[in-house]
Formats: sequence, structure tokens, C-alpha cells
Amino acid sequence: MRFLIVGAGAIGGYFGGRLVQKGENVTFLVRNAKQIQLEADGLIIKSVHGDFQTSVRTISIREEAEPFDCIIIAVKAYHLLQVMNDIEPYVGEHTLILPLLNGYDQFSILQKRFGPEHVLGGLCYIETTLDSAGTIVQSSSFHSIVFGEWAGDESERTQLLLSHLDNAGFTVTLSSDIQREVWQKYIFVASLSGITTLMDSSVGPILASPEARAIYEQLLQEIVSLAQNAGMPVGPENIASTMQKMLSVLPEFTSSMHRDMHKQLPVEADHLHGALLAMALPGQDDAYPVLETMYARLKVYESVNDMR
Ligand SMILES: NC(=O)C1=CN([C@@H]2O[C@H](COP(=O)(O)OP(=O)(O)OC[C@H]3O[C@@H](n4cnc5c(N)ncnc54)[C@H](OP(=O)(O)O)[C@@H]3O)[C@@H](O)[C@H]2O)C=CC1
Ligand SMILES: CC(C)(CO)C(=O)C(=O)O
Repeated sequence: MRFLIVGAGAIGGYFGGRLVQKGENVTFLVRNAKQIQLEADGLIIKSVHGDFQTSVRTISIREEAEPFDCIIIAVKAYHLLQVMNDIEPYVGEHTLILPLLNGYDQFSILQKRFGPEHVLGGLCYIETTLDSAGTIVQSSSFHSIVFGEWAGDESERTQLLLSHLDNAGFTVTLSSDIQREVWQKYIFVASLSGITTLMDSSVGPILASPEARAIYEQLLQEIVSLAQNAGMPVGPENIASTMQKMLSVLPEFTSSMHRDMHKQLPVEADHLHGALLAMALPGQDDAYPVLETMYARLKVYESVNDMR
């Protein structure tokens, strides 16, 4: 199976690198500066599971190549529209597109552009970031991909993909209810990135402060009830499971958005928190005050960042 990994950043570089390490046929679609860096140094991963470095095959945008069997999309949401133009030449009749972005809107955007038959549901759990030299740094031990047919069907093509993603040093799960999995992750990441950016803190001090913890719990409730009212596959059980996840992480655990904010990088505020608020039913737009506060805080960050 020929993989094209779009974006050799924190998640694309990590999962793609692991697949290279396993011996899978992997190519990275990258922009110029990243291509130069990868050609000079190779792909470098510093991981709690052990460091490794490998040379990788890259192509640059518009470079000729046959369509790929599976295109894994591992860019930030604000790059998705550009990326859809860039991957078009590599999408053939049987190509599977597997987005690993956080959020929800990416699926309908990709389905509309390439046709629903090409787009799988997918997400990942991992805590990775790029250091100033472009090295991928993994700081927590979990590293998993969950994927499946968007409509929940069983299929030979997802079984085949599973066999190629499996045994690559990370966990992979083929789900028959990927939309529910996507929402579980969305709730976790939207609440985590909201509270860590608002408090400018990792999880430990937030949960240790009764005041901050109460705000987190209200945020979680708002997100779950908003999504449920909007007809998404979530329910009150998502509150308990998300809280359990929060209680299981290390005190220094934080969101990728919080880390990006410290690096003065753009954030996925519209794609995560803005998209949630846009789902609120008419007449309910003032029912989510904590979520609105989180979103406002991110919009202020964006405007200050734009002026730098
Ligand atoms: N980091 C994490 O721990 C986690 C992140 N996520 C989610 O995964 C997604 C990706 O995040 P993350 O990996 O952290 O982001 P990064 O910014 O680390 O990586 C994204 C990469 O995409 C590349 N890119 C952007 N546009 C293009 C393009 N047109 N063609 C090729 N490459 C391109 C960038 O390359 P360049 O070097 O050229 O800028 C960059 O290296 C986000 O939705 C995020 O929320 C999900 C789980 C965990
Ligand atoms: C919460 C986490 C680390 C889990 O994968 C994540 O997705 C993010 O911060 O972007």
C-alpha cells in the first residue's frame, strides 16, 4: 500500500516516521523549507518510547506522482483548503483519504470536494510538538490512531489499511462507530484546549484549583449539551469519560493549542470552538457562556498575534 502523508509536522512526522520504521511504502508531501530540512537531517523523533532518525521520501507540491492508495492528512485545519488543491493530482479512483485533524468539519469539507466514498473517519491521540529545529518531540506515552468507514460499515479496504497501519509501534483501532469516536475526541480536545489556553496552564494546576476545575466542568457540560442538542452522537456519558481521561493524564499534560500559543503560532479556534458555537440551535446562542468566553479569549490571542 502506497501512503502519502500530507504534512511532516508533529503528528504526520510521528505516525509517518513510525510507518517508515516498520518498512511501509511512505512518501511525505511537504513544502519547500520542510523538504530541505528533511533532506539535510532526515526525520528525527525524540520519544518517550525511544529516539529515532530516518531518511524519508518526499515530494513537493505539484511534483508528478501516481495516485496513492492512502493519503493521511496531518495539517492544521487552517491549511486544509490549500491542501485539498495540493492533493488533487494524487487522488485516484481507489484512493482513501484519512484525516487525523482534530475537530469535525474536515470530514464534510473533504467529502464534498473528493466524494464521500474516498473519505474515512479518523483521529489520533498523541502529545507531540516540533522543537525549533523541526524535531518531533513526543512527551506522553499514548500514541494511537482510530479510523473507520464514515457510515460505520465493515469493508475490505479498511481491513487492508488496518493490516498496514498495525504493528508500526503505535496503537491502531478500526472502529465501526467512528463518528462517535470523533465526537469523543472533539469533546476532549475542545474542552482541554479551551481551559489550558484560558488558564495558561497544564492540567495539574487546573484540576488542583477548585475554582478552575469548576469552570472546566461547566465547559465540558456546555460542549456536551451543545453537541447533543445539535443531534451529534454524544450523551451525558461523554462527560464522565472525558473527566476520567483528564484525571488520568500527567499534571504537566497540555493541549497542542496551548503549546502553539506559547510559540506564538496560529490556533484552530474557528475550527474547534467556533465550529461548536456555530452548531448552537437558534435561540440558544447565550446558553454556553463558558465556551463563548474560551472562544473570545482565543480570538483576542489571534488578533494580538496578527499585530506582532
Ligand atoms: N500535536 C499534537 O499533539 C496533536 C495534534 N492534533 C491535530 O493534528 C493536526 C495537525 O497538528 P500538528 O501535527 O500538531 O501540526 P504541525 O503544525 O506540527 O504540523 C503540520 C504540518 O503541516 C504542514 N503543512 C501545512 N500546509 C501544508 C501543505 N500545503 N503541504 C504540505 N504540508 C503542509 C506544515 O509544514 P511546514 O513545515 O511547511 O509549515 C507542518 O509541518 C491538527 O488538527 C491538530 O489539532 C491531534 C492530536 C495531537
Ligand atoms: C489532547 C491531545 C493531546 C490528544 O491527542 C490533542 O489532540 C491536542 O492537544 O491536540
